[in-house]
Amino acid sequence: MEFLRDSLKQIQPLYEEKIEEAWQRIDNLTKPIGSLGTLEKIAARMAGITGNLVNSRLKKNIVIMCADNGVVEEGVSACPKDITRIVTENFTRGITGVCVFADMVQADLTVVDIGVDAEFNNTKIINKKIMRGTKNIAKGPAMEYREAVEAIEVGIAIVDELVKKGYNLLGTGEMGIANTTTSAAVLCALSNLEPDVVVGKGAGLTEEQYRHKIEVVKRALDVNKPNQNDPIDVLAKVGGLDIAGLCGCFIGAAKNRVPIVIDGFISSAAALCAVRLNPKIKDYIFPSHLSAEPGAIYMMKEIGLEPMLNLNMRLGEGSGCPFAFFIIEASQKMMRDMGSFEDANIVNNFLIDIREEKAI
Ligand SMILES: O=C(O)c1ccc[n+]([C@@H]2O[C@H](COP(=O)([O-])O)[C@@H](O)[C@H]2O)c1
Ligand SMILES: Cc1cc2nc[nH]c2cc1C
Repeated sequence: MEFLRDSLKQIQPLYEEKIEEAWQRIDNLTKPIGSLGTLEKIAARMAGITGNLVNSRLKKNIVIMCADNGVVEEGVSACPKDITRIVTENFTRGITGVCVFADMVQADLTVVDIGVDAEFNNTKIINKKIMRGTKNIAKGPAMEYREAVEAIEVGIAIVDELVKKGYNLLGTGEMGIANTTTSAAVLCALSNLEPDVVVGKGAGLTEEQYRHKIEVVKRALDVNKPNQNDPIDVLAKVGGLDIAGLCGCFIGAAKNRVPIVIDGFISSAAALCAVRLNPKIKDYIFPSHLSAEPGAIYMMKEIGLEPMLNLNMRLGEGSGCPFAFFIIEASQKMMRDMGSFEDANIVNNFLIDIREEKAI
């Protein structure tokens, strides 16, 4: 608990003066004011996070937290539980969705077993197992409060290590059958939203199975009565080890002043928990895409951020992060390589007028 508490305390606000400096540069580039839209906002925030107007060598890593979720026994997933173990192993073979997209942008992967109900004999999987899967949230708490703290601390420590190795742009991914159920429960617990609004079909369900999943989330909330004002209590009662571990990654990234990307519904549940633990963390987070899971939009609203893309993806694994990495790198290329008005020797009235308009 000490490590978590200290980490939360160390988080600082963004460098406001660097954001202002970045906007001066952005508004002086050879383009109409605001014409590079979201890229400009990303560039300004990157300056506020890192203290550099240009970050040209971004070393990228996606942390994938893998864990089983006891609620799978309620029949809330179309996939058998074994898929967690199989896909976790496949991350190390380069053949899953996230592997192939990460390769496109030279991002590395960190595969963490934080609670898979299996033993791995694979040096590429980091063993941080807290237990072999959580308990069934429809019957009682997923885990003890101290286990949730431990899982969060695993995430912080993993990020601390990655930062020491020079990684300065992080992504978040997960693998855990039934974790769209726990994520929906976490969202309901931390908001005033009802399960029938935020529960989706996850990896795929029939209408009947979907209605049953809504009932399971309602029961989980009813049985556990998570404390809306205590995100750790929420994680322990209706969350999972995967979500808790990722929550730690967001805390670790903010503590180390490193930008961190959200993938889908599950990693946004983790981000929401982190932001509730310390609202300053929000400024260090970039959501990549809007997951097709219906609760994803509510998750974004609760966090208060807008995703960059909508690709109707709902794979998880961190598979959306490489696309955001590309866009973040584009924002840095803009800062580094675009000419300013002075460089471009553009002195015609039209562009000068546009610049003056902004000042009005
Ligand atoms: O991140 C998302 O938006 C997302 C949406 C639907 C499914 N998933 C992935 O599918 C698994 C969870 O689906 P389910 O139906 O078993 O809850 C889990 O391993 C996630 O990585 C992920
Ligand atoms: C193959 C497969 C890969 C996944 N990755 C995340 N969830 C998944 C579910 C399945 C079934």
